[in-house]
Amino acid sequence: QLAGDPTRNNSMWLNRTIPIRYLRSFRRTQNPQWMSYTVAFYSDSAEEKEKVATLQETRMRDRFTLYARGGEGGSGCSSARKTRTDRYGKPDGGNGGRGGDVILECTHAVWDFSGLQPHVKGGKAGHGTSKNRIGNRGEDKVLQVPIGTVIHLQEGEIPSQVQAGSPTSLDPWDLPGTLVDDPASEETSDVNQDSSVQLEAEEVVDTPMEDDFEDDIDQVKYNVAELTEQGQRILIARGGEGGLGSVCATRYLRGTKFPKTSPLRTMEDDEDDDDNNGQRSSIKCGSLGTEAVLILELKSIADVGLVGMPNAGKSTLLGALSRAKPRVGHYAFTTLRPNLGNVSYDDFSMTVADIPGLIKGAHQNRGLGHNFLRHIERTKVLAYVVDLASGLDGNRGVAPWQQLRDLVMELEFHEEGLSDRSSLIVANKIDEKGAEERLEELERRVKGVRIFPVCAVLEEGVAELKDGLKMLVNGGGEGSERLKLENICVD
Ligand SMILES: Nc1nc2c(ncn2[C@@H]2O[C@H](COP(=O)(O)OP(=O)(O)OP(=O)(O)O)[C@@H](O)[C@H]2O)c(=O)[nH]1
Repeated sequence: QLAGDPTRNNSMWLNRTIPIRYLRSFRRTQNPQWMSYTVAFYSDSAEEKEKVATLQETRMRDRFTLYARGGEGGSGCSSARKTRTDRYGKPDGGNGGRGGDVILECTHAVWDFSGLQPHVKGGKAGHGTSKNRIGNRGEDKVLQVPIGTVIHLQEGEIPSQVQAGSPTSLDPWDLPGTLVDDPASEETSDVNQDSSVQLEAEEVVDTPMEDDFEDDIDQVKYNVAELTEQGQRILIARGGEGGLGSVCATRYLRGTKFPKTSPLRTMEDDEDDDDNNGQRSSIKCGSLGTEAVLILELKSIADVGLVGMPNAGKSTLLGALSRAKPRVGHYAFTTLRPNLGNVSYDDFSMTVADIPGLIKGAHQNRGLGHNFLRHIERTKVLAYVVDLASGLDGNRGVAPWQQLRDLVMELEFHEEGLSDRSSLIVANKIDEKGAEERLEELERRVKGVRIFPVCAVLEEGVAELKDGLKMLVNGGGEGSERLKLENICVD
């Protein structure tokens, strides 16, 4: 990589110690490009470090591909308990344990998917042992995902909801070390096991056909499940069943045939016995866990979404409305991930999401692109934050009405109808020179929604804004307060 394209992978070398031998070889090349690059490695100015740290710290993983596989089931044990009077002995091999599951758990404790590993496998189960002891159950892998996680299925089974279980509610089959003294009393569980084996056999036949079918249509199943509440759990890959130990295998294979010594035994019974030997070894092995490839997507759940151009003051406003402390900066794109804040009233509270700045052309992947807009798909109310001082007296940017038009268009480009929800306008930076006149003009040019003049830094007008938001979140002004393109006059 050092000898490769110097414009690539440079950030990974910043703040790293580079072995001196590499530097010597650089110098030997006498190539001015490499030499200058060497200097860049050692530029450890505070500003440079800060910039890198900020970007790394705030990068959000809100889309993630996860390969999950249940743990393998343990093998059953073939053993026989011999006594002085019984030289052949009675079978006493226990079943293998069940493999561990892979489970997704929804929690407030994580923001995004950056803590996840792309490949996750449930724990392998223990093998059965003599004295009819069942192998240990494989360890479940519980992955924490943020609230608002949507699951798309690329391959495998649709996830199923799981209850937070206690060890006492486990199936006796799963309990390690269970010793069945009287095999006859286990008749019922034996029947269950038989049916599970049959299911496995069916799966083996069915799976390739299903896969072929999936390949043919090459489809991702969208929105197969959602995790929206704290503690909600979903099983995404099931651990494999344990193999049968000699106790159960013998009973499973024992048909209605006559014993070897019986005069009524036929040739077919002998052939069946040969088949049984092959079957015995296959049912002894634990089965593999199920596999699934999922695409996880985060859609934050908030009552209000703050949308606006970069530098409009969204993060400052979120800080003024709630106790959230988002990063605020005088440069565009300070916010690189949606921030959530909780706005409290005496009798009510609501969540507000600060969506990273949108720019005109975001749908063509300009700026931060459109990715973050999915975080407002579930918001009830939109608060358009505009900078009144933008474009005034040589300030950079465009007029507030033009900002609004661009914002609505970008929302619609992302998803048709996304802007069609209760809305209000926050006219921020009212303290700036010339902002009052701008506000009057804004009120003349934009109709249909209420405009709240605010100075977010001084928290002026924030109380009125809070009341306005509360009313919309509670369903007030439904149907009328929507920002529509035809109600914005830009000429
Ligand atoms: N004069 C004035 N400046 C403000 C006001 N609100 C925010 N600012 C300033 O505007 C700049 C941008 O504020 P942010 O809150 O980071 O803006 P943002 O919309 O979150 O910006 P992005 O992260 O780029 O999306 C900062 O320098 C703030 O101090 C205000 O009411 N009046």
